Amino acid sequence: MLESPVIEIKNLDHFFGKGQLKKQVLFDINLDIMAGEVIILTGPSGSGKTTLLTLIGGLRSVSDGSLKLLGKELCNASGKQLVEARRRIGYIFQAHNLHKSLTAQQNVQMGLELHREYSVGEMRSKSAEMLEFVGLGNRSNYYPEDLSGGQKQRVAIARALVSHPKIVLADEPTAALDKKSGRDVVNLMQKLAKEQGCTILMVTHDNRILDIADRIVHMEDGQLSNANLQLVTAG
Ligand SMILES: Nc1ncnc2c1ncn2[C@@H]1O[C@H](COP(=O)(O)OP(=O)(O)OP(=O)(O)O)[C@@H](O)[C@H]1O
Repeated sequence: MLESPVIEIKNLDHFFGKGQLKKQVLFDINLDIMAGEVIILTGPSGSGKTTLLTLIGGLRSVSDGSLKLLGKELCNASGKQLVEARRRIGYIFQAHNLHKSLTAQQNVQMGLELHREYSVGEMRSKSAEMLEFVGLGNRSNYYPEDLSGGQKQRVAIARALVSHPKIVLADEPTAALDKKSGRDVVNLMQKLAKEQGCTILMVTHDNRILDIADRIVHMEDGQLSNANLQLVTAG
């Protein structure tokens, strides 16, 4: 039996603004992403990559076309349905958005607080375990300002993955990192994706990390180019 895609996009358009100022930024996007795939989304600045990522992430409303996330339609979804969708996704952003007043472990724990099924004790042990997994077990009580850029990004990864989401969306996760830290961070993301069977969709301008992708999708002027059909061998 064929698996159905975890992300299924058909004829998706997106517009910003209203009336005279209305401007189309995404044009007829069609894309299927399967479970466990690591996809890199590239393209020039302003081509629409972040807009597409935020639509997939339920951070922006979809109004034209179809976008199904784990089988659920997001086009014209209610606020409640979007919140529900967000619970199933881990987000990693360039600026890592860690809370300065919380320790590394407390930051990771934030990734579980939307999931009401866990007790405080369980949240603590799961976040400690995930920090250990990203190699920061000995930094759990450090505050972000006492961690390096790469360490902060690893805390952000631990936070995104602690709830074992089926989908992880990452926007320029290596932009603020030097070559070695950037490489460590993407290797870690790839390893966790394969071990946890989650799908990763990553926007990046960083050509040094393209090799971790199972597939590279290119966007230009709000359109996906045909090159996205080509499979790239990881390695
Ligand atoms: N909130 C907004 N309101 C109006 N226009 C927007 C908004 N956000 C983005 N845009 C426009 O939509 C287009 C696509 O922007 P987007 O941020 O998705 O591009 P990008 O490919 O992610 O760029 P970059 O690589 O520079 O981050 C651009 O023309 C941008 O100016």
